[in-house]
Amino acid sequence: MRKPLVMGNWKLNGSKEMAKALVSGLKQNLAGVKGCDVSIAPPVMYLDEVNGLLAGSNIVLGAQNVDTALSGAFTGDISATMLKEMGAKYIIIGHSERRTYHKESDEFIAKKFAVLKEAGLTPVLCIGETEAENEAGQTQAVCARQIDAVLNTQGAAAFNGAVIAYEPVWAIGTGKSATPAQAQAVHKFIRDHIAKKDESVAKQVIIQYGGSVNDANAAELFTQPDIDGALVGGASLKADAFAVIVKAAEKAKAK
Ligand SMILES: O=C[C@H](O)COP(=O)(O)O
Repeated sequence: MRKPLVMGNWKLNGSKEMAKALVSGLKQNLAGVKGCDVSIAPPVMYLDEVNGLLAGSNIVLGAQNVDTALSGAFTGDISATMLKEMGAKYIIIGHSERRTYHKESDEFIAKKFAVLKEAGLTPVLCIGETEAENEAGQTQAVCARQIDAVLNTQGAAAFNGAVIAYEPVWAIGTGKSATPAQAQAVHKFIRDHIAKKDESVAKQVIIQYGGSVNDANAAELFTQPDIDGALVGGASLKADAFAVIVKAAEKAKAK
């Protein structure tokens, strides 16, 4: 039985004041939640601040990116050990916004995955096809290629305790979520793909859906057997909406 994980990715949004208000709202709304793991990933500038604000809550700190190096002459980068020291656990890598705007390759992202595992942190590996790839029928091939970058270099065991976030690029920030059936089909494909290497690893890996998840569509998405939670962008900036999503995951997966 997999425990769902709902994670908020604040992206490049926020301020000290906003973080304080949002975390306070989340703590109030999510105090009793036990059946769903919850994490929020603020911009790296606010990690320390938010870590302090989260004290005593059931919400775990996450981060949006990491570099492959642990130290050295890499201006502007942040290491896995630094994130760990700040209290972050779930680290998003391979987000389509980094693949697109920063030209991050599958191989580079796989290195980040390895660095996080080595540091004892949890990679949240984002994968997913663009609209053009979707229309060309390449969804499965793209997802397989993005997973294989890790599978073929680190083995299936690397996915023990790791998280995959399936985020069709065409659904991110567009208000056009994949339908529950569409998402389920890809999630099943991802799990089956890993199962070809190791069935027990595939069974335990958390596969989140991301892309325009909100308080109105979350519950139906979570009815699907291979959707183990969500990676939420826009709706994670509103305490009420995010709490509805978390509670929907808790309820759906308690069944
Ligand atoms: O990391 C989160 C995803 O990119 C989804 O963003 P969104 O919920 O704003 O569509």
